[in-house]
Amino acid sequence: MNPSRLSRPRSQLKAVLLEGIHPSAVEALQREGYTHIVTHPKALAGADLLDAVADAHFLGIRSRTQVTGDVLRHAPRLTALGCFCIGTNQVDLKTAMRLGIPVFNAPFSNTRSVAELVLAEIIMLLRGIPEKNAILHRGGWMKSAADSYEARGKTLGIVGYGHIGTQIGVLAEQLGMNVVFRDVEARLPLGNAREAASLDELLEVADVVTLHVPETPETMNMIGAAQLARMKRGSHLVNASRGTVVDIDALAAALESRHLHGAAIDVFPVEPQGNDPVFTSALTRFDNVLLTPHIGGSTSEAQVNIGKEVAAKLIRYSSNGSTTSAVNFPEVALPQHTGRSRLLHIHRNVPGVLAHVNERLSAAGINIAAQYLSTNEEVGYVVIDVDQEGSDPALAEMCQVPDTIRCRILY
Ligand SMILES: NC(=O)c1ccc[n+]([C@@H]2O[C@H](COP(=O)([O-])OP(=O)(O)OC[C@H]3O[C@@H](n4cnc5c(N)ncnc54)[C@H](O)[C@@H]3O)[C@@H](O)[C@H]2O)c1
Ligand SMILES: O=C(O)CC[C@@H](O)C(=O)O
Repeated sequence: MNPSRLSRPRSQLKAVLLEGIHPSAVEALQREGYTHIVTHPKALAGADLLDAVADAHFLGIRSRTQVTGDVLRHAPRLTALGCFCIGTNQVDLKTAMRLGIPVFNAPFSNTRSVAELVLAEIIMLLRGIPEKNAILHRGGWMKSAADSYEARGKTLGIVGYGHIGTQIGVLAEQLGMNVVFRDVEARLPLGNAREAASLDELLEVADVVTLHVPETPETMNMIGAAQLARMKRGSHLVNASRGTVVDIDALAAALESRHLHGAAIDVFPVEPQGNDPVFTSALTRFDNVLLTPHIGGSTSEAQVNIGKEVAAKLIRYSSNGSTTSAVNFPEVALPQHTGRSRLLHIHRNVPGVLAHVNERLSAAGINIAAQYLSTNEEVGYVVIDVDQEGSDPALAEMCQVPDTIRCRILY
């Protein structure tokens, strides 16, 4: 059988869910007849990950599983990949697209959780609570108003004014803070927020700087020694975005010299794969640094919703073919195909493929009831509804078309 031809009843499709994805995802898949589900509480890597994906039709991950091109090439049956989180930097999205694998995520579901945590951290840092807490845990006592401030009237600098950054801005204004932000895109300032003219200007005026950018080549170490030096003496840094955004050694130096009075760090350049206590960081020696294990989005509310949301996207693609909101793939929103068979054809986007598909179907006497197409610069995705009796010959014809990446039938 042509390896690109992927068609099986739902109960035979295997879903592998890693990193303790919430059971709401399992329930959603089972309700729709996807009963072959394997779950793991941790991220997998190396040979374990290759084994896990070898016969998987769906893979679900969070932020720690690194789905490289090599991993994807070891997953010949992989139909779709779900990131049960916002970030998709852990996936080689381009290779996934070239292999015909749409990737879905949950772009909103945990944003409120992150915003609430950051708001709490801003107050804690301004009051010097991490340090006082640590001293009391060691049997000391530190009752002092020195370096302890109200949030009211202070300036919050938000780098990355997207879903999370904007919510934090709104919440911080309710505390009476002044909000300045910086983004690479034009963004509508909410409330009284003001766009800073440059990152440097934001760093120079903020009492607390909070980072909410994605991991990209441009955001790699975007806060290093030079940027920390620009920050006000006695100010604070919060990072709940990605660990690669901050140069940790430079941050440690800025804390050591007391140029920065504190920091709250939720994300790290290297994070443990599970809940084993193997965490090391240059920051663990500072009492005035709040360290959290990448739990900005880890609330019950967020995880339940993420489980349902991403599972629904995988199910919709698998059962209906829709790729709406895929992060790496041509998007097609499809109606029901009741009473008909639906054929999915993913191909390299070179001239003539669609014509070729149609010629083959026409020569085989197969009537096309409906056809949908979407392309990007590299990949084309065509969906064809045919009468049920013509579906198997139609699939056989489509799989023969040159430049086919994948073809599949939805019964
Ligand atoms: N700690 C956690 O548990 C947790 C939870 C959710 C998200 N996150 C991280 O937070 C990030 C932000 O989430 P979001 O929902 O707000 O994403 P978003 O896409 O809504 O917003 C990101 C913003 O950053 C801007 N941006 C990109 N590059 C930039 C740059 N170089 N300089 C300034 N701005 C830049 C974008 O234009 C966008 O407005 C995610 O990408 C994810 O990595 C972490
Ligand atoms: O749940 C996670 O592992 C990551 C959460 C967060 O970083 C995200 O990108 O949504």
